[in-house]
Parts: sequence; C-alpha cells; structure tokens
Amino acid sequence: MQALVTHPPPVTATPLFDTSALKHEHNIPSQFIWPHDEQPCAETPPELEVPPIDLEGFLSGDKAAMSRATTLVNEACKKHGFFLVVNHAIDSKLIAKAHEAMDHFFCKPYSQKQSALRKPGHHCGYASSFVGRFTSKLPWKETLSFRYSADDEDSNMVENYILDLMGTEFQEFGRVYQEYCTAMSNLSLGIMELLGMSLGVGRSYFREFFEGNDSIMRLNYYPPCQKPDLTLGTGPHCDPTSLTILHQDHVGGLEVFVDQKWYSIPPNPDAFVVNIGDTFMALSNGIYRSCLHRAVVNSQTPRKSLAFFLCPKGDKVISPPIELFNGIRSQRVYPDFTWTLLLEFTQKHYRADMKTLDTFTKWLENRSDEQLHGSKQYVKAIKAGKEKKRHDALPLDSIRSDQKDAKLKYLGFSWSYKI
Ligand SMILES: C=C1C[C@]23C[C@@]1(O)CC[C@H]2[C@]1(C)CCC[C@@](C)(C(=O)O)[C@H]1[C@@H]3C(=O)O
Ligand SMILES: O=C(O)CCC(=O)C(=O)O
Ligand SMILES: [Fe+2]
Repeated sequence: MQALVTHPPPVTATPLFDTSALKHEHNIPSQFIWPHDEQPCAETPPELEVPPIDLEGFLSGDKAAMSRATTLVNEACKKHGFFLVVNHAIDSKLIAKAHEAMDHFFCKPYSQKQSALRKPGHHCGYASSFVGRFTSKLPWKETLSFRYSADDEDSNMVENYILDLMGTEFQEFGRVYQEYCTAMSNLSLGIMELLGMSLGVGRSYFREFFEGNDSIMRLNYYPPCQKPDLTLGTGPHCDPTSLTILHQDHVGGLEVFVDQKWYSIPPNPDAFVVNIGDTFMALSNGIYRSCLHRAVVNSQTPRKSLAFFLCPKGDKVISPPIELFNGIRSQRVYPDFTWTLLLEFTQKHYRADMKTLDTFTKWLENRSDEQLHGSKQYVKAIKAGKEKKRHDALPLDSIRSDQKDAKLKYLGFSWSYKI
C-alpha cells in the first residue's frame, strides 16, 4: 500500500521538468519511467463497448427514451462506471473555443505558465509533471485546474481567477471557460436526474444534492513523448470526485480497466465521456462503480482533454439515500464524509490511485479516533486489541449546526446526537 504522506514532500531542488522541452531529448528522465507492470500495453487495447446515452431523449420525457437511457446507464455504472452522452445540446462552437483556448495557454513559454503554478497542497493552478509533488512515476503531462462554483454570487469566479492569474491577455480564455463550466454544470445536473432515476431514488434527489456544486475544471495537455511505451500521461486511478464529464480531442489515449483488461475509449467529438467517481460511488452505497482508468501518450501528436469534475459543496455530508441501504444492500459500504476532507486527503496526504476511497476510509477511522479521543496511545491500544472502541459522537464542531438529528453511520456501528 502506498505510504501515507503525513505532509507534502519538501520542495527540493527537483530538476525542472518542462515536458514540452524534454521531448527533444533521446531518452526520458528515470522519474517518468513507470514500473513494467504499469506501462502501456504493447498494442492499443480493443475498444470498450460504451453505450451512447441520448440525453435529449431522456430529458424530453419520452417514456421509451427514458426507459432505454436508465437501463443502459444502470448496466454501465454497475459494471464499470463509464458511459457516453450524446444529443447533449452543448454548442459545438463552445467546445471548439475551449480547445483553442487551451492551445493558447499551453503553447506559452514555461516561464509564463510558471506564474500560474499550483501551490503545494492546493488543487488549482498550473502543474507540469507535478514537479516537486511526486518524485517517481511522474505523469507526462501539463495541467491547468481551477474552481467553478454554481452559486449565483460566484457567477464570474472562473473569469476573475484566470484574469488574476494570467492577466488581460487571457481575458477571452477566462470568458470561454466561464461559459464552458456553466454548460458542464447544467449538463451534469441533467445527468444527475438520469442517475437518480436509474437508482430508483427519483429525478430530483441527486439533482438537488449537486445544485450548488463547487466543482473543478481541469485541462490536460499531453506533449508528444519519445518513449511513449515507458511512461503514462495520467497514471491508473479512480477519480475521487463525484462525476467526470470529459471531452477528449481527436488523438485518443483514454483507457479503462474492465474485467481485468485494459480497453481504449475512442475519440468521438460529438460525445462526452462520463464516469462515476469515488464520491458518487459512496453516494450510491457502492452500487455504482468508480472505475480504474488512465491516459497513454504517443510520440507524434500532443493530446488534450477537458475534464469537468462535478463536486458537491465542500461541507455537504456524503451519505447515501436510505433507499440504497435498507433493502437489497442493507449494510453501509462507506462512512459519512465531506468532499472537503477527501479533497484534502488527495492533495496533502495521498496520491489518488485505484484504492483512494478505501485508504481514505481507514485514514478517517484512525483520524476520528485520534480526534475523538485525542490520544495516539488509545489508537495504538485499539490496534493492539487492548482497548474496546468507544463509539462516541463525533465532536460537535466537526458537523454543521444545520444538520439537526444527523445520523452518522460508520463502518457498521452508528451513533446519533442532537445538536
Ligand atoms: C481531485 C482531483 C485530484 C486529481 C485531479 C482531481 O480533480 C480529479 C482526478 C485526480 C487525479 C487526476 C487522479 C490521478 C492522480 C493525480 C495526481 C493526477 O495524475 O493528476 C490526480 C489529480 C491531483 O492533482 O491530485
Ligand atoms: O486525459 C484523459 O483522457 C483522462 C484524464 C483523467 O482521467 C483525469 O484527469 O482524471
Ligand atoms: Fe480520471
């Protein structure tokens, strides 16, 4: 198991990895070479049969279209968590402008991009191969990530952030992505209606849960690599977020691990690739799956993908609707948590991979024991079996005051309290 980093690694004198410059060298630095069992397949893997979901049909209220959409989504999400959305009503000119704007940013000199550098422990800003964040298995990519809030009072958050970060030269960039993120947020709410129907909890349940979403937009830029068989653009992982709406360009490189084999998801400019993330897997009480996926690179052409990561407001309690754990699946599969805590875990303590949610659950349990009982000795005694676990309520300050009569179920035992 990956060691938990108890604090961000010190930013040592890590060599400057400008992947766009590295491509001119014959070899690649050893930090980019992945273990043999994680390297790309020798041949491009077969294409995954991913059902295209006609979203317009579902939202139109046509009974046959709704039934077909909910059945296809239910089957796909139970099996691997990936599906395509077509007839999504997102303007193709907006998508094209978003891709053009991305080129405008990533083609800038490294020194100019560096002014937007992501700060240690934070998820927004520019990153190139995670210089200073990780010391091995570096991804062959550059990224730019920023927050999007669906709340009205934050209606220009993206535009203002980009303007502050990059100046007036990027004003149009900021406007394009303000519009793009708003379109993605609206699209994700329609998909949440579909997911709610497909899980039998009704159209509005998850739509309302994500109305005021506080999401993440991430631009992935994968420069050509002279040794594409030794490295990865994005390593194998499950998205810790709730739902990912991804638009990949014409190049191809997204791969999904299903039934113990890698499959490729071919580019389709008219479709968004949608996948369940860890947080929604917890909201579905494990019924829908957050699927392992990765991105490979090539030696000829840069590849780009636009990933909108839907996230709930940071302090909403991630807890499945009772319908999902009092019948077919009576046990709770994951503890209650907040997205703020899971995001902090991925930014400060653990590199997201295929085991993030399970590792986070264990971290939460240890953390809450320490928090609950304040003593590391107590936790050690529990582990040594010398002390019976006491199931006190979580400290009141850790739960929002408006969550009256909140019920926290945690790993099979539960406690409740009045605030
Ligand atoms: C919450 C997040 C962390 C990562 C970005 C994201 O918004 C969703 C996906 C996560 C990530 C891409 C999973 C693979 C490892 C990672 C470090 C990366 O390759 O970028 C992850 C992102 C991160 O910056 O932690
Ligand atoms: O670039 C891709 O196709 C996948 C990227 C990805 O999985 C991510 O950013 O989480
Ligand atoms: Fe991902």
